[in-house]
Amino acid sequence: MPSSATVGPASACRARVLITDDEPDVRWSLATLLSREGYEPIEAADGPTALELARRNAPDVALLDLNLPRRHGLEVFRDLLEVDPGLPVVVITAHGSPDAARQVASQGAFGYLSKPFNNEDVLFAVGRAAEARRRASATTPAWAPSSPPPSFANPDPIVSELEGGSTVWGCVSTAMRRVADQVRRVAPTEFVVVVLGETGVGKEQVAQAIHRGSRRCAGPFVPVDCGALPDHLVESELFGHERGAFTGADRSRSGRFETARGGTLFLDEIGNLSESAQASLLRAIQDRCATRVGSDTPRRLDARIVVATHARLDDRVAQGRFRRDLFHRLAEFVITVPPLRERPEDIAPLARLFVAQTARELERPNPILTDETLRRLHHHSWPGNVRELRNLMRRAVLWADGDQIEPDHLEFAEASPQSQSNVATPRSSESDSRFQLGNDRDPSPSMSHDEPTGSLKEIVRRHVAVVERQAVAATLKQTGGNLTRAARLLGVDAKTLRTKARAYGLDFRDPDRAGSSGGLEG
Ligand SMILES: Nc1ncnc2c1ncn2[C@@H]1O[C@H](COP(=O)(O)OP(=O)(O)OP(=O)(O)O)[C@@H](O)[C@H]1O
Repeated sequence: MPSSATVGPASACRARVLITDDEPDVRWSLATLLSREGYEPIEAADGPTALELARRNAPDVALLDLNLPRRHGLEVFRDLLEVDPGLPVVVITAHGSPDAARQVASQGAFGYLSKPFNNEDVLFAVGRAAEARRRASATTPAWAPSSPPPSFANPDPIVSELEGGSTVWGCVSTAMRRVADQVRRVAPTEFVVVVLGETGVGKEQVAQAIHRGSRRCAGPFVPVDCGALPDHLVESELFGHERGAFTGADRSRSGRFETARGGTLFLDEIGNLSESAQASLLRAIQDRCATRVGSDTPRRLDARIVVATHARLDDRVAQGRFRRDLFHRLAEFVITVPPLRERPEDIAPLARLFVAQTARELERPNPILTDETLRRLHHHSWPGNVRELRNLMRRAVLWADGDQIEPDHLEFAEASPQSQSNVATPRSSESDSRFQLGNDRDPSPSMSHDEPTGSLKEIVRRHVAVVERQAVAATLKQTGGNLTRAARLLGVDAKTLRTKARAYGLDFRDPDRAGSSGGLEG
């Protein structure tokens, strides 16, 4: 067997290895071994997490255990290849299961390891996979604008199953086709892109599509929530700091710009940056280099920049709240994602997409949406846009026991004027008090002080908020404040939980994103 020295990562660029195994000890020992050998391990305990990480981090190699909770390893294997058809996947099979090994080999796995395996086996398999990946990316021609980036037009196989492949992210509207065209046009360039749109319309999704369609697609996609960054931490978060640069800086740390080297830096909620942060960002973009806080040595920056905001940046410029020069520097190309209420033809296909995804995740048959349910969906005004629709459909699947989603399964987090007056269903107190995490941008409708108090509905909503706060607080306590793990335990996305935790004034740590302080800033 060759030694690890002959098969380890060949270049200075560390190969990223996604390790998916539900046993923490196995993950830990694989991650320790691989990082010692110069790889960058990323860990997932189950299939959905693995897919999320594969989308976000573009790993070079995947190590995948077949015995997984929530979703069988074989299905996760196919899903991973949907996300990245070129990803070499080394499957871990149980001792004495040659059938499983044959099956994955016939379906395109790069190789397999049978338990028990030793360190040499692992390093040999991962080394060969990383080398194959490196060679493939060196010979793959850059994506040409005339051919659509495959992962953009059809990011999830469900889209084509549901809609005959004729959708863009599950959408059929002309407006979203235009957005897709803009993405195709701009993705292969180095233009800075500004993505505008209301909260929850899919701005980050657009930014990810730009990344996947770019020549930098093998590099990292690094999102930074500028809205969550306390002013005094912005520079260190973006550009890094040296040890001792300020109180509490007990070690040097690279910034998000450095993390995004070779990939895309996605600056979300850019409209919220303070004046001094705007000045630093402008300098960094103009000079293409930046200096860590506490250092004198400028470092070259090599990240494509995509920014997003739900605010009217031009208004902020007019009001003197956003630098005009930065605005013009950023706005090389602007994409506006329209709100869901302006593209009602997308409601039904998106609803079906989310239902199918959730049913698959819960390993249930795919329920259909009744005509009355679709009518209700069309009467809603969607203040939380696609995120609100997604959350609504996820809850509906959870509560639908049969093969249909009925209007009674729809628990709108926020009533629109139409749905209040025309179609809102009076709900029983029993169903209203179910624990749920609602629209993540409207974390606690019951915390609004404008509402008349005393109605049964209001009493129930307040009750739900109290129960919800307790559940979020207890789960964060259980995870030692780790937001990502708490979100996983609660079965919601981290963004939803972040907003909830902030609204409820709960402290948390957010290892996935910048601005990892608690939510007390509001
Ligand atoms: N066309 C779409 N197809 C499938 N899912 C979508 C689509 N658009 C948005 N989503 C989903 O809706 C949610 C919100 O999307 P995203 O985070 O991209 O919105 P955003 O505009 O960046 O929100 P915010 O302004 O709050 O940051 C995500 O779960 C995303 O996957």
